[in-house]
Amino acid sequence: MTSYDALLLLSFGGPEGPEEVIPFLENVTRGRNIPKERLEEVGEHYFLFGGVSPINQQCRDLKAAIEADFAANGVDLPVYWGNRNWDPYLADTLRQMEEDGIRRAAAFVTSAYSGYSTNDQYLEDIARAREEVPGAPEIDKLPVYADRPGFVEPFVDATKDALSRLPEGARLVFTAHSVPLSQPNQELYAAELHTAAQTVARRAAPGAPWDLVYQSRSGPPSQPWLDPQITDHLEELHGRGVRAVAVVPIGFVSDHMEVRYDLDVEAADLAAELGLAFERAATPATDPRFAALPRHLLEGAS
Ligand SMILES: CC1=C(CCC(=O)O)c2cc3nc(cc4[nH]c(cc5[nH]c(cc1n2)c(C)c5CCC(=O)O)c(CCC(=O)O)c4C)C(CCC(=O)O)=C3C
Ligand SMILES: [Fe+2]
Repeated sequence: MTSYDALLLLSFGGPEGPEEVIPFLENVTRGRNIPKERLEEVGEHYFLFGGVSPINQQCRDLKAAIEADFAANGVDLPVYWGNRNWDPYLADTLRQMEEDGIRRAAAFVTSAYSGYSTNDQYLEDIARAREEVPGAPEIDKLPVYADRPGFVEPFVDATKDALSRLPEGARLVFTAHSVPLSQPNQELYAAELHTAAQTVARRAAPGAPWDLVYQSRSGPPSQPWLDPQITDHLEELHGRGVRAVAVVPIGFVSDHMEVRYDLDVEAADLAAELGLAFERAATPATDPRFAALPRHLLEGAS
């Protein structure tokens, strides 16, 4: 079926204990001009959850779901997992793959979109890690997948489900991680987000009004980032008489910290203060349709 001899699950990484939080944040923000106050604030989000980001366990679960999908469909490829910012670091994973005799692998990244943070930076991570590891396998990143049924369909169901928990006439609010306007390819990222949100909205609630907003902005206030931020937007909707929102984290594939804190704590608390009914739609996580995506993308790869 393919000329690859392994699949590499490539993700962001996160701390799994209080002592790992600061070193993790230093890894993420090295050379990126993030104010110290913002870092301290984000550190508190992690400490609120015992210093444990949910993202690594979500990757273990996704890896197991992909392995189950491969096994059920006769795909005989081992699955490896490596991260950009935390253990298991990508270079260590490549070292293991080299030892296991892997020569060429396809990478499935836990981000669906084009854009610098979501695609290009992962390509840089792959190139850098390969330079560190003599004899490292060749790695081809699989295509971005925000328009594929395996990504879209779980969001359609999750959006319907969130709406079913709200009064009639709730507004759909799609949200994604903000990035600086100066970032390469941010227009492409925003355009793909718009298309994905529109597809999900049309299928989950035909004719219903919807918005695409951003969250988790971290640069200095002087630097323009993709806007509006979800918190400002909820206030604005409330001011316009909206009384219920279904928030759909279309920019993410699992309920990691940006979802668990920035949406489930920060945005949900604000909505409660405003008296705005708030439901957050689930992310694809280990939905079998999402776990089948690497196999479907491999079928289209050489
Ligand atoms: C587009 C995008 C995604 C979505 C695509 C994808 O999923 O890859 C994403 C995901 C994530 N971002 C994450 C965590 C962080 N991102 C930060 C900082 C930044 N993110 C940015 C963008 C994105 N980030 C940017 C432009 C910055 C500024 C610094 C820089 O230019 O790089 C910081 C620094 C502190 C702060 O937030 O200020 C942290 C801690 C976690 C892990 C969560 C967990 O632990 O569960 C995940 C999945
Ligand atoms: Fe981030």
